[in-house]
Formats: sequence, C-alpha cells, structure tokens
Amino acid sequence: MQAVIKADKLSKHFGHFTAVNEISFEVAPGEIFGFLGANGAGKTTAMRMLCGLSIPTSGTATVAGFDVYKQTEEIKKNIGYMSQKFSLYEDLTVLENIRFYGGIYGLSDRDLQQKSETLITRLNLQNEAKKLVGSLPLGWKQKLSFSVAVLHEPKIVFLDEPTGGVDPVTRRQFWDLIYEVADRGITVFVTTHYMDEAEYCNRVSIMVDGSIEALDTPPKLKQQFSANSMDEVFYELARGAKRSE
Ligand SMILES: Nc1ncnc2c1ncn2[C@@H]1O[C@H](COP(=O)(O)OP(=O)(O)OP(=O)(O)O)[C@@H](O)[C@H]1O
Repeated sequence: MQAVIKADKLSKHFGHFTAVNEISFEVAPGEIFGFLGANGAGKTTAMRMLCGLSIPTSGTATVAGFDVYKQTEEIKKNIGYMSQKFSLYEDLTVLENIRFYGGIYGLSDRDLQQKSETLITRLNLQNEAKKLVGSLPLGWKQKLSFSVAVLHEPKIVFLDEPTGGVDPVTRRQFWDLIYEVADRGITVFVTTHYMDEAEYCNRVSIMVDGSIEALDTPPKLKQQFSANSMDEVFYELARGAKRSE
C-alpha cells in the first residue's frame, strides 16, 4: 500500500545546530504511528516540517502525496494538527469553536450541523455545548481539540503530546477517540512521553538527539532490546541523550 508519509534523510538546522538529523521512515494509511523521544530530541521540529509549517534544510518528504517544500498549502488541507498549545478559542463556546473550525475547513451548513451534534454526543458535552471552552477541564479541552482537528476527515492527523497533564483514565478515553479515527482510515501520527501510550501504537519510532535510533512495533522493539516494557526500551535508548535534561 502507498505510504501516506514518506521522509528520506529529512533534516532541519537552526544555524549550526542540527535539530533533526537525516530522519527516514514511512507511515502506512490508517496506521497509528508513535513518535517518541526525550525532551529536545527534535519531535516537534520534525512534525512541523511534515505539517508544512517549517521548511526543511535538506532531505525529502511527502505527506498525503504532497511535497513538504513546494506543496505546503495542499498538505495543510489534507491534514489535521493538534499542537501542544491548543488552537481552540477559550472565549468561544464549545459549539462556536466547532462551527468556527468547520467554517474554516469549508464544511457545508448541513454537514456542520450534523457533525457538531455527533461530536457533542460522542464527547458527552451536551451540558457544556454553550459554555466557554476556557471553563472546561484540560482533559475535555484535549478531546475537543482532537475532535476539531479531524472535523474535515483529513488523511492524517498530527498530535503533539495530546494528553499532557491529565490522569490515566482521561488519557485512556482520549486513546479510544484515536482508535475510532484510525478505524475510519485516518492515519495518526502522535508524539508522547507516556510509555503506556507507546504500547497502543502500531509502530513506534524513538528519536535521540535529532536521529531516529529505533523504529518497529512495540513487541519487536521489546524483543530487540531484551526489554519487558516500552519504558525499558525508551530508557535504554534515551539515557545516552545529550539534549534531555
Ligand atoms: N526555532 C528554533 N531555533 C533554535 N533552536 C530550536 C528552534 N526550535 C527548536 N530548537 C531546538 O531544537 C531542538 C529540538 O526541539 P524540539 O522542540 O523539536 O524537541 P522535542 O523533541 O519536540 O522536545 P519536547 O518534547 O520538549 O517538545 C531543541 O534543542 C530546541 O531547543
């Protein structure tokens, strides 16, 4: 099957500093691809290049078939992106945020009406629909932010540490949403610091100081590193990192 993300020796330099160093990988349609690395490993920088938000220094990459140098507008139309800083408007209500983003994505009024209802029911936000997003707990904001990022049924959704700062139950609920969109054929590219979440991914890559040091399914990685858990695999690789504090 044709890969939806292809990167070949993709690099990003900031002055003399190499934030991302010749990373190469492919992601298949519908795959949940975990992108791991310690703080400062280069995950966000790599993700921003793949989302068409930052031009690479060298190497090649295509996302949904579009070139990350020349076709950034097409890439943006075909992906969803949930950044560490939410893109939701805190001073708009839940419903207003959904309508606002649906409008940006060019959904018809009918489509938007139907999608807003489905989404609010799915997230159990019936009583919060008319409340300001700023008043919601973090876990709900995360789920809403994710749901909004896939409102236009993109080919790929990029999630940058989507579950930071919430409890394990809330994170598990978030992952139920991830599985639902993956079942619809949307490819999920997700960074996380939580190793239980790494176990939920189909494949996982681990970045150390700008380079991808391992990439495989969680069972195969555990086998490769003679480890009992992804925690151990990660520790084995990341303990040598110079950048993480
Ligand atoms: N615009 C920039 N100018 C200079 N250095 C940068 C810039 N953006 C990122 N860096 C550096 O590149 C390295 C990789 O940063 P990046 O944010 O991609 O890491 P990360 O793996 O996403 O980390 P975190 O988990 O903390 O978000 C860091 O050392 C960071 O300081």
